[in-house]
Amino acid sequence: MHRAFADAPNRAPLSVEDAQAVILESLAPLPVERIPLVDSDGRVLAQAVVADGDVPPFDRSMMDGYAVRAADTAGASWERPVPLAVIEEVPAGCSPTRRVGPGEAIRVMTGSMIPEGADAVVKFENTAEGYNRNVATVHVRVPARPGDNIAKKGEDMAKGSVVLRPGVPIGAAEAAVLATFGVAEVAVYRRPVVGILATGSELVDVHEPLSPGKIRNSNSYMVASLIRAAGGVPKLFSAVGDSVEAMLAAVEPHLDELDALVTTGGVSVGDYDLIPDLYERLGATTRFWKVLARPGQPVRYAVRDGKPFFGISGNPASAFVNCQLFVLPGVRRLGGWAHPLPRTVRARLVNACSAPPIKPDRFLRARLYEAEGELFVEVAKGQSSGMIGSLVGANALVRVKGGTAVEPGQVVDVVVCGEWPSIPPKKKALR
Ligand SMILES: Nc1nc2c(c(=O)[nH]1)N[C@H]1C(S)=C(S)[C@@H](COP(=O)(O)OP(=O)(O)OC[C@H]3O[C@@H](n4cnc5c(N)ncnc54)[C@H](O)[C@@H]3O)O[C@H]1N2
Ligand code: MOO
Ligand SMILES: [Mg+2]
Repeated sequence: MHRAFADAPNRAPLSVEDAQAVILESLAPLPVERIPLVDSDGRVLAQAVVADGDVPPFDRSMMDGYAVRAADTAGASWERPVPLAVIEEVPAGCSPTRRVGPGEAIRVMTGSMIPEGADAVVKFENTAEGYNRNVATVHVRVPARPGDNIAKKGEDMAKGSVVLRPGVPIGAAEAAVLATFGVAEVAVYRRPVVGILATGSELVDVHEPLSPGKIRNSNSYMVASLIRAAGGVPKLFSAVGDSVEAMLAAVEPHLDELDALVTTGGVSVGDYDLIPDLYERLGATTRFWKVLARPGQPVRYAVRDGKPFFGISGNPASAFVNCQLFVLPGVRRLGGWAHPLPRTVRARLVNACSAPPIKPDRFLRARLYEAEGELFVEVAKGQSSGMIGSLVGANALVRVKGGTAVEPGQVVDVVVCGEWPSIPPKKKALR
């Protein structure tokens, strides 16, 4: 039996969804570590945060002005301002010592505690004295309603409520919430260290000259970039030729340092496609080989002691698609992401893609953009699996269901691979 089939006899190719499910079910998030909040940007939160107090922690002023009893200001107008005695000034960060009684006001700043007795804040602009300091009497020119310009205690985040859940990448909002609740040390998942081994006797490294039959190893650098963007730590091995011994020598001594291994090339049925042998020698059990997706059909997935081995195609575009659909979800799962699968959107196809319907789903490199509030997607010209150039500018993959074709103007399923720009429509977009 051919080596590619030896450990995967009679296995039918999996659908993309089934293959993703196999990967996600076989993996668990890595252990948790604690790091300073300031270093946590982009890391994945491994703890829930329950508000241990109200935010804001006290009723506070939202304006610079006067804390008053709203009832006292009834009937106030620019012609007939209501005079109130100013009995205290409370800067932000200080506690009031007095209570606002009838006919009284306390000068407050934005962020100041609202003194007892007051139920509204009149901003300086609505007083006759404007911004003048040291006024003993303030003349209120606009009637206040109870609650005016006051942020109520707990109105933002109430004590006891769950304000953050684990599995989200920490960004600006999460950092603000963590800081608000005094989480100086944040529990995050350890970042997955992902070994990357390009295989192929035709490969030379980036600094090496080409000679007949050789090409430069581009996959390692492409995969490393994708891994990094998914929160992993890529560990690049030097590319090796199509020899199991050479592959073993490259990765076996480092397996303990790795949380995952990605190999590129050697997964099809060629005489020198030796990845099945490598995985077998490493003691990894194949979970699937081949998916109903092109490019990247012959992808192989194996697991050893809870560590995933992704045998992705050597063809650069196939490797890219294999990464988006399978490797990155696996890496995100290890990294603790609650939603590790790629984002999908629907967008209107603007151009024709000539490829005939085939049995597997096709994933066409494409450029997703927004114009006039709608998403559009333009399929790249070169769709051959071996192409690199058409990856440039591709921030999405148009998914064409097996056995079907798509027409320009149709709304299609799109796998998002990166940010998309907003482009003002220069030419009339297709509808
Ligand atoms: N008889 C068959 N042949 C092939 C089949 C098939 O079903 N029957 N499937 C084709 C498909 S589809 C794909 S995809 C490829 C998969 O190839 P491998 O994963 O075995 O990869 P290689 O054979 O090692 O290389 C393929 C291609 O990619 C180039 N390559 C490899 N590594 C790199 C790298 N690190 N950087 C840049 N380019 C790389 C390599 O030179 C080859 O041109 O198999 C088809 N064949
Ligand atoms: O699956 Mo291969 O990547 O179609 O060319
Ligand atoms: Mg091959």
